[in-house]
Amino acid sequence: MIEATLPVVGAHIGRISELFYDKLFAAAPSLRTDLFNRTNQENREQQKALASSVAAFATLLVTEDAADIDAIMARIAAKHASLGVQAPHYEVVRHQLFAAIAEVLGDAVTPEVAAAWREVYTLMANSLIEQEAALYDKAGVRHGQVWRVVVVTDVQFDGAEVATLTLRSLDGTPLPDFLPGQYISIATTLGDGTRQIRQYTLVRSHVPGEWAVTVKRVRGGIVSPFLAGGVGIGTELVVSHPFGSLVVEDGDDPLVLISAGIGITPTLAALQHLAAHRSEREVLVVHVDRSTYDHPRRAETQALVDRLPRARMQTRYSEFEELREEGHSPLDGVELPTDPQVYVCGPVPFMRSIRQTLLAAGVSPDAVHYEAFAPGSWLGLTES
Ligand SMILES: NC(=O)C1=CN([C@@H]2O[C@H](COP(=O)(O)OP(=O)(O)OC[C@H]3O[C@@H](n4cnc5c(N)ncnc54)[C@H](OP(=O)(O)O)[C@@H]3O)[C@@H](O)[C@H]2O)C=CC1
Repeated sequence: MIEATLPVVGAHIGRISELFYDKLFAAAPSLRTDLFNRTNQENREQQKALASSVAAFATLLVTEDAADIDAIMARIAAKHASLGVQAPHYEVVRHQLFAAIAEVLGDAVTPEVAAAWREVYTLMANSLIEQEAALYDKAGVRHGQVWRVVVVTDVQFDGAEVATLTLRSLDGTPLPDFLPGQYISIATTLGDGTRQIRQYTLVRSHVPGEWAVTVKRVRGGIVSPFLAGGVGIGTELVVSHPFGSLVVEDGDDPLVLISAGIGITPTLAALQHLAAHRSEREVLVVHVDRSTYDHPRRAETQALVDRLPRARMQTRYSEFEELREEGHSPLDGVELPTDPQVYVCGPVPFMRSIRQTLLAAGVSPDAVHYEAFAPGSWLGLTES
């Protein structure tokens, strides 16, 4: 039933998604302002993401490719946990999603079709609810109660676009530990009183028990210009507990950390972790940026690489060489270690092209890991 109706749902997914969000925000206006990213709503990314996640989940169910779906669901559950999503949210979404499907597809939605899609949604929602509950339990917080207030104790600027904020708990007690690759949500209240939430990779501060985030001003963005320019020492911020399923696993395999632009932050967190544990693992760092001037946290990254006995770093600057053109790759001339675990972070087209280059070089698809905060961008990564 799902297989038979996937094409018709797929063909109308754009309209279903738009109507769904209109209905959802009419029924629960606070969701628009408090939970969903306004920039992603305005550029329609959010609309595409949720409905296409349900369709992608259904596709994976009928094609029985469970490996991919587990990783995707773990990423979604972690992001939901960092937003404080709770079980009742899924009921609100279910109601409005099926109302939108019925309205767009009309008579095509027979009772049997509706029942089959309800089952898909239930499977997906139950799996996420269960994973999110486990994440809240592990974090030792009441379900959905992930927020705390922290104070900014230091601001370091890095070029014109990037700032590193150091964060401390209000009473000075140590903030929870985190794994390399995990992130926090930061909730900011805008001038009009609405709330916007974004995720930022956590890096270690030089003070134990404090956190740091390195934020790049996104042109036309709402939250990052404030964080990278409007925050000073003493500013209080509302932040979530750390979450994130894509962590650099400990082990002996050679590690390759590939980043572009502000995607350096998970690389930095991984190097900090390795240096703190005096790792003797073979590590290759490849970073791509426009120029040395644009390269964030350059000195710290190099210093960490220098502390690791078997680490090396290669940087590529697009100001000086063509890296994107057909037949070129940031990995040209880079000697990869044998059987590495590779972590890639940067703009989605960058991650997609790096992944293709790695697979062509014989790296196993299971060994290529990437995080993407933009809604639905996991799904696009495997397309081409
Ligand atoms: N954990 C996570 O998921 C994190 C994700 N990010 C993401 O990382 C991204 C970094 O953005 P930003 O700093 O603005 O990046 P930039 O647009 O500044 O790009 C950085 C560098 O990468 C090059 N580049 C970009 N795309 C490609 C490509 N397809 N092939 C080859 N080179 C490419 C650019 O070259 P050129 O000069 O040609 O543009 C530039 O030299 C953001 O999208 C952010 O969301 C960031 C932090 C954490």
